[in-house]
Amino acid sequence: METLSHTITTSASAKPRLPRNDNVHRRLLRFRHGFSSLNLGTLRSQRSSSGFFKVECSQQSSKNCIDFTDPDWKSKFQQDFERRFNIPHITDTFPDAHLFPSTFCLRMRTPVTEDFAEGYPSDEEWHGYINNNDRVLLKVIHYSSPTSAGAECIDPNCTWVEQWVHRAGPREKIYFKPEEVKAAIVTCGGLCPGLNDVIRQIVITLEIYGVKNIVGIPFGYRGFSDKGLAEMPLLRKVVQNIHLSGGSLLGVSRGGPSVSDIVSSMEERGINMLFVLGGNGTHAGANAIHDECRKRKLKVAVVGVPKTIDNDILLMDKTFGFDTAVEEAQRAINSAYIEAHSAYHGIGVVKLMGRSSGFIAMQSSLASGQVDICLIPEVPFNLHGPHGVLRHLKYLIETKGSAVVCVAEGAGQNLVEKTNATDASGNIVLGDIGVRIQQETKKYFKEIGIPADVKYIDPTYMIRACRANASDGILCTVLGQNAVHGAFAGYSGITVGICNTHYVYFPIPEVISHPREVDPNSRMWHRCLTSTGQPDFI
Ligand SMILES: Nc1ncnc2c1ncn2[C@@H]1O[C@H](COP(=O)(O)OP(=O)(O)O)[C@@H](O)[C@H]1O
Ligand SMILES: O=P(O)(O)OC[C@H]1O[C@](O)(COP(=O)(O)O)[C@@H](O)[C@@H]1O
Ligand SMILES: [Mg+2]
Repeated sequence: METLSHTITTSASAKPRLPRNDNVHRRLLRFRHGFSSLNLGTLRSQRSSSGFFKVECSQQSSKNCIDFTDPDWKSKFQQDFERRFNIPHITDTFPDAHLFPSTFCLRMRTPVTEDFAEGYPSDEEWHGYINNNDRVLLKVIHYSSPTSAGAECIDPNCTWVEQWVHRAGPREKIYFKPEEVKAAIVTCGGLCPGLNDVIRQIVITLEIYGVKNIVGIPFGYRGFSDKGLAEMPLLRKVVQNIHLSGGSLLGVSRGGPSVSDIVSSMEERGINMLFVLGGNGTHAGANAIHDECRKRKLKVAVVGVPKTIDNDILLMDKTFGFDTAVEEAQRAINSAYIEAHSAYHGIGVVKLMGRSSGFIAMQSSLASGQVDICLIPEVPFNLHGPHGVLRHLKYLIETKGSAVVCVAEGAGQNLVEKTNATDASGNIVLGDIGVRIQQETKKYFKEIGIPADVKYIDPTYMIRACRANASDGILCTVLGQNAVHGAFAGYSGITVGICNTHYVYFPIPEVISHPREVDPNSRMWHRCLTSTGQPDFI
């Protein structure tokens, strides 16, 4: 196999202390050298005899390999980046597709009751459209050194490389006639605050374009195949107040039919715009649906809106529902704190969601200011031993009289029994680290003869089921509107996101190549450690 290789000139003097499984190894690399996650998946490292990390990059197995000895590597990287972040368009398959002046017109106030026999009102003089060539900068910090905290670098010298992504919003020309559109909305995976806000905004915006045929697919992808589940007609008046409660008007599910069956069902129903609200799995499905539509030469726009309470989608500032989840999680932490603080030698343990990413645990620990120990999947820890969590709890009880532990559900999976079970979507069913910590803490304090009153709180489903807060409400509104603008503009296989406070379109594969994780070398994790005052637990 052909390989490109170079040696990173930063000395790796300390021996890695962590087990060398792939994930940990990747984290270790990032920790040492601050490489951007963009390239991590493509680098393989070995400790060379010279004591330096030698990084190799396989041309066959990877699309991102860069030979930094090539004087043109930067422009080649940028060209490759532009290609990767190009957003698929209907004209890729239908070069002669007709385009029309946009019917998205804010002068038009009563689209549903209008008869458009005379044509749609348009507003071509209006300077409210986005030019297709508008771009947003993906990374905004110029790190001058790879050793700068949280540095995300492309090359060993951390050269500044501009990376531009596509700006979201309404276009002046559209590729669908509203009267020929049948739009469908589907919500998949687990619940997340804000699903109803996004559904509502998609319907409202579609109506402003003049679409009259809008349906909801019940209970996720399953609704495409289950004959007993009828599609739900959606109108502004149906969705007007749905954002006032949590959950999803349409229902959610995991698992479901094959992509081919979903597309056949879409063909039968005449759906030519599909809005898919979901996380990594749902987006993998959406992208496969987009590919299948292209294969079958169907003029269909498939647009995703990332929904994940775990905030584990790449490249975005955050996903909707995450802020709300943090706010709710804070309440649980506060209860744990009150319980612990009011008990003699009280220890509160709170388990929060986060299958492979500890964002909720980290942010709510930061927000509450009441957490002494925050444990996340990205940072390995020991429970026992001189540097373990339990020894630190003893210290906290002796010095403070109480302690609060916040643990993400995916943390410390090496410390719990594996079941090998998966859910209907193929996600691994995790062992309960919260219960494990509770049990081990009780046992430990009993053994050392110090009384401890351990209270365990698992608020996970309460956090997921609540309605979006104000900031998530706004995010959902903008994402929902931009999803519709993207579909009318003829894009498909894309998803919407917020990037450095601006709204953008991404090609789906780029945001789901792996789950986004907390970078243990990021300023945010360092801030969390500063706030909790916890040591390393290894
Ligand atoms: N790789 C995949 N290809 C196609 N569909 C997928 C894929 N992974 C998951 N799905 C489907 O996406 C839906 C949601 O996936 P799941 O992992 O449960 O939630 P989330 O989208 O929130 O990650 C399920 O119906 C599942 O069958
Ligand atoms: O009990 P369920 O529905 O499987 O949900 C649990 C999962 O939901 C999540 O909150 C989010 O997962 P999804 O993004 O796949 O919906 C995970 O953190 C958690 O493991
Ligand atoms: Mg998922």
